[in-house]
Amino acid sequence: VKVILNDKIIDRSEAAIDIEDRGYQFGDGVYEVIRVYDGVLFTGDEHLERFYSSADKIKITVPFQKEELLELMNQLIQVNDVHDGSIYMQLTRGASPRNHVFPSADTKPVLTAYTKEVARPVESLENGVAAMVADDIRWLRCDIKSLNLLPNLLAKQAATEQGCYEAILHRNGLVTEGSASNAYIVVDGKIKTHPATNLILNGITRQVVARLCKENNIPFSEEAFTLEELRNADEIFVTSTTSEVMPVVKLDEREIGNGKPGQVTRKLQTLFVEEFESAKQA
Ligand SMILES: Cc1ncc(COP(=O)(O)O)c(CN[C@@H]2CONC2=O)c1O
Repeated sequence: VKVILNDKIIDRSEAAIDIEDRGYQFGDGVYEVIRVYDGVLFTGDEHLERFYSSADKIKITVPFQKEELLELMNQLIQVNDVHDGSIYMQLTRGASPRNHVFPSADTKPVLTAYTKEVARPVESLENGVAAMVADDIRWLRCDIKSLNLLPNLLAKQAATEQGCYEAILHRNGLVTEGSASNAYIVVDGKIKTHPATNLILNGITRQVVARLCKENNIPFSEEAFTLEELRNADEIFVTSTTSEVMPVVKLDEREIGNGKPGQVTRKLQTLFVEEFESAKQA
């Protein structure tokens, strides 16, 4: 299996990272997870756009043009013969003697990427999943897709220990997002989700869903909702690159709606599949 290390595609076994790489020591870096359907990157441009934006926000200059990165990723997908899967890509500020202060300007950021074959979570998409609520204890720049994922891991671990698929986070009584997903409620056919502020990651899947709602006249408002509204919603769903449009049918052990995926969520699932099917043809 091959991986990307900087501008090279090499064997996974040859990939070596310095023990003073700032990504390793400080989480000083940014990342993206991009879906591959039928060997084709889905929303690759949008993910790359956010990758550059995240790097820019923490003052790392990406030492590649977008076209170069797209080319490298497509080569990696090809050489690893990825069918339905994902590509993980990250960029750190590079290796330098440990110091909180940024390294010298000639320190090269370190890019790594690797692919994996990941089947679509069809059973969960069909039946829906359970979620729990948890405090959003993260910092105030959740809009940056950084490597600092400790609070996300702790929430996801707690959810898993409760037999849940996701932890839906809240801050000051308002639902922000999932530990690794965006979160939505449906009430009387209308969708609500937290606005794309510094308190959430503006998910690419969230942006696709917003566009699909607009194109199909499904009421979609970027409006924060309370825990109360979450608990009493007709439908709840979460979205992410790897979860797609994931129905949440149980919240903290209580059934949502009739305990089955709701019709708005179902409609969005259908539209989302049509979207990536047609993107494959493009
Ligand atoms: C905190 C958080 N919010 C929202 C999302 C959804 O964003 P996308 O729609 O762009 O995927 C993610 C994705 N997390 C990635 C997706 O899969 N695994 C991850 O770590 C995330 O980590």
